[in-house]
Amino acid sequence: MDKIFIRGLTLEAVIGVHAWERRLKRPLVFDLELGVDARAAASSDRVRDAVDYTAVSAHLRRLLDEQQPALLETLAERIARALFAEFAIQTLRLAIDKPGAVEGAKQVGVVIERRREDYAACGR
Ligand SMILES: Nc1nc2c(c(=O)[nH]1)N=C([C@H](O)[C@@H](O)CO)CN2
Repeated sequence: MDKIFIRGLTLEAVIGVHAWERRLKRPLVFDLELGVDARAAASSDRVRDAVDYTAVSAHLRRLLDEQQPALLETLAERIARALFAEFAIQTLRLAIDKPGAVEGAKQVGVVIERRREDYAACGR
């Protein structure tokens, strides 16, 4: 499967299980790997035939403005559902890193992997 990737995308979000965390935005770092069929875009050389990584990034930014979940797992699942509904992707691997969440840890976060079949009602 062909892949489109976005790595190290840092976006601000309100997230966390504690009240003090929810008083301000903090950075989250996103890595995405999107399974696509890149042949139509390769053949036409038009971005409208591609899964546009600029559009995916903008979609993610908008979602974060609308969502304020407690858990990274909740955020990851909502992002997955939104991306399958909006873009012609077949698979998704999404990692969200929450810098500074655990003292002494280099990185902490979640990774989810989904296939389109997991969301049968999403179409496309
Ligand atoms: N599996 C998870 N564990 C924890 C999360 C989370 O989102 N998923 N969040 C927190 C707190 O918000 C933490 O980041 C700050 O205390 C703790 N554990």
